[in-house]
Amino acid sequence: MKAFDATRRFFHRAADHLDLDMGVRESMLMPQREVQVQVTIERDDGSLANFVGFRVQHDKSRGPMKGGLRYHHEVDLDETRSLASLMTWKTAVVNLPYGGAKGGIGVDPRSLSLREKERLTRTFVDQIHDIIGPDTDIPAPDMGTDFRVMAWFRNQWEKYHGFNPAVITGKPVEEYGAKGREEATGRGVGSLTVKTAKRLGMKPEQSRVAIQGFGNVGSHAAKFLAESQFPIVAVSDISGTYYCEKGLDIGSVFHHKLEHPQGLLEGYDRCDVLPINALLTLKDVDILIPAALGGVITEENAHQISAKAIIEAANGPIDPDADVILNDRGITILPDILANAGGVTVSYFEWVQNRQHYRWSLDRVRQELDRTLSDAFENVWQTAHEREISLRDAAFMIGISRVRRASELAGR
Ligand SMILES: NC(=O)C1=CN([C@@H]2O[C@H](COP(=O)(O)OP(=O)(O)OC[C@H]3O[C@@H](n4cnc5c(N)ncnc54)[C@H](OP(=O)(O)O)[C@@H]3O)[C@@H](O)[C@H]2O)C=CC1
Ligand SMILES: O=C(O)CCC(=O)C(=O)O
Repeated sequence: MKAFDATRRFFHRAADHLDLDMGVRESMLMPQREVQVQVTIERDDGSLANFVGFRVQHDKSRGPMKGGLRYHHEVDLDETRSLASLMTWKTAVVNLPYGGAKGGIGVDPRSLSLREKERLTRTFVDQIHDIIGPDTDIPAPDMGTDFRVMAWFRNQWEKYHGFNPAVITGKPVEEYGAKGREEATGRGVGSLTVKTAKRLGMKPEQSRVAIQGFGNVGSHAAKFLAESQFPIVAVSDISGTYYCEKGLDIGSVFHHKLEHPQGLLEGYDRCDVLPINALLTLKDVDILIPAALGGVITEENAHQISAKAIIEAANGPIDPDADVILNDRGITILPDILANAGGVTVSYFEWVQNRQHYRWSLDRVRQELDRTLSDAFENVWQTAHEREISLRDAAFMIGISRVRRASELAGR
């Protein structure tokens, strides 16, 4: 199923509960603006390479549009549209004063040298800088991008518009970035996993966790959960699944990844190595955390999942048909628009600090992150239980209602 069709189906399910008029639904789903640009760079050997870049600005009813930049070979307009709309409901669920956007380039970042990646980023900014700004649309990191890409982006944008670090978040801490942004998405996933497990009566030491993807989000979620006494029995990246029945030593997995030139887990030998897709259907797992790509849990594998809870660290990892199967099987799903909202929450804190020319301590960032996510979690959990609906439907209902209310108050 196409990514935006999946997001549309989740939207309509919640809109049915809200009894929303079809015309209103279509206007809420339709993006404000979609931009597609050619990104041509000179490679280090002097040849030219051509890529396609996108920025989809979905909704600005609640404030400037906000969302990450993805560098991945599967990036296309449909996926970017889906991710932009998820950002609208996500910022609304956690009640940040933002709308939603997303962007990216269809490129395998591992095929580029550091300098080529910099040229790619700067050329992309040359093409889209006039629709980006601290009061209009504020990018951030996502798959395949990091603080370096954010620093190049800001530097190139400022050549056109002058000093304004609030134009992008997820910057290096020394360059107006917020302490705690790098860990924020994974930390948020970890703390919401702890809350979900508690509600389900699961004890940390007896709740075995598997995490798909060991990038920014997966690795920080693993660290938080290991420190909270959850055994992490499996992690994976594109090189395979790394499994240890007694629980992996996450410190040594981290160390291996840092030491490896491409940041891969390949070669980590203190556990069993299984095929890449084995992770999702491992039999002795209580909590499954997809933290890589979208659309990985489908009708085909949903019946084989043995976890009692799935925490959606990735955006859109479960397609709507699989979602129905998993709900029928009584598996609790913490939806992406809540589960991975820690990243955009700390991005908001970074933007606020930039605008005030003030710096928060790491303790303050963590405390405010925890408070923001706890409030959103309580709201979603309570709504789901009062209305006897899934956590996903509850989260979408809250997000959609807030966006709709903002439009109504503005007289739109
Ligand atoms: N970064 C952020 O702040 C936020 C990210 N997210 C979402 O979290 C997810 C992960 O993003 P992020 O951690 O930033 O991305 P990264 O690029 O840092 O890491 C992605 C990880 O996924 C792995 N991966 C890719 N394909 C597969 C696969 N088929 N099976 C197993 N692992 C795979 C990668 O492996 P390898 O390294 O080997 O390529 C890597 O370990 C995305 O869905 C993103 O949209 C959501 C909110 C905020
Ligand atoms: O930090 C941000 O602004 C957005 C992060 C993001 O892209 C996401 O939450 O999916």
